[in-house]
Amino acid sequence: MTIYNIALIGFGGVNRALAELIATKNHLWERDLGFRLNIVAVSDLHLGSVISPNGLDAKTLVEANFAKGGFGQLSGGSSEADNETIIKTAPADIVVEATFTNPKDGEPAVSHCRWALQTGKHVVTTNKGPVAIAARELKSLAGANGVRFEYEGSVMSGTPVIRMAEKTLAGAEVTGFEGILNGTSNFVLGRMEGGLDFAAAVKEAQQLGYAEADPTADVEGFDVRLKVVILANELLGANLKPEDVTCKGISDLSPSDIEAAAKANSRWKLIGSAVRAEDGKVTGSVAPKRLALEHPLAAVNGATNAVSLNTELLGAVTITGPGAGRIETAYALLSDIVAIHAAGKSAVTKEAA
Ligand SMILES: NC(=O)c1ccc[n+]([C@@H]2O[C@H](COP(=O)([O-])OP(=O)(O)OC[C@H]3O[C@@H](n4cnc5c(N)ncnc54)[C@H](O)[C@@H]3O)[C@@H](O)[C@H]2O)c1
Ligand SMILES: N[C@@H](CCO)C(=O)O
Repeated sequence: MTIYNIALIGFGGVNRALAELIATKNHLWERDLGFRLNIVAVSDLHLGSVISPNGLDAKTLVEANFAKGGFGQLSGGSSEADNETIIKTAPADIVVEATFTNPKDGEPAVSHCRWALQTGKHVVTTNKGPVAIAARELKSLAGANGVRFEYEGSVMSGTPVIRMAEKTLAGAEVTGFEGILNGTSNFVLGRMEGGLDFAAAVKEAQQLGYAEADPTADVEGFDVRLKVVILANELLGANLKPEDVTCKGISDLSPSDIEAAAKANSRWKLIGSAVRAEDGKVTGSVAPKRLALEHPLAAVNGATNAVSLNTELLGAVTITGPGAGRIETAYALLSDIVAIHAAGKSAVTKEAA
């Protein structure tokens, strides 16, 4: 049985949910997946940082109601978030990056990932910044250091779109995609259809843990733009940057726009899409679209996401599932660790053969 020591960078909704899963499910993972997880360090902007080589009790971490700088009270703790020291020196096999997504340059998360990979630690992340902005560099750094950079939760939370497209649809030749890729804006549009005003709907999405720290990223389309870049670069072989993707959000949609759509048997949805042209050029866009009720994406409600992948050999293949949520996104981190574990096992098998 394998024990993976993990360092959590950011201890907000998602990493706290991962700690919750560790507290309740480690024994099942040990039995069913062949490993258990041991938290050896945590660093959070608000709470400070702590290293404990023998491991921190996940249940205590989740249940203790730490105040600002509260990790300073723990043995091996400090009231400051010293991410660089934690990432470089904690005895971790895997660094779990779940700090705020910075849609402009991906920092400081890009540096967090770099420090981890450079010091021979795997990285799993739900943070869209480093993946959209620096995936090529980080994947090559991971390869050079014999570790992995995994980021399933950066698109569609725990719903396995990236791995599904790359592994299960290998050879089907994806030529484009369109989808609902932001849980918050989809939730907000649905609540507005029910008569709630925009600001109140955004507040609900924040309370439910769907929204970004700054929900402007959700409602202005910037979050979807990062996801379009990630999927286009990953599945269509593009090399897009966020500024290459045209972007318009939902904040200009008024209650009368929503009402007019309903009267015409249609609904507004924020659609992210990309397509590869015959000459190989990939273009991407984010924009609200009025979809007829019969459109497959029109029935996708709440924080659910869906993406239709257009493939040469199968036609459209649509994947739908949770697009946001704390536990749902923590599951994505687990799925990344399962992938790391499986790759480690196949490396060992190859060596033995
Ligand atoms: N919540 C979701 O549904 C969801 C889904 C997919 C992806 N994500 C992404 O996962 C990441 C985490 O999401 P969340 O919901 O946990 O966010 P959150 O705002 O609840 O938590 C982020 C935590 O990171 C900490 N933090 C911020 N900057 C830091 C820094 N420089 N150093 C150390 N700590 C720092 C904050 O103090 C906070 O506790 C974000 O990048 C988000 O975009 C979230
Ligand atoms: N804020 C994002 C989280 C998932 O990336 C959303 O609402 O979709």
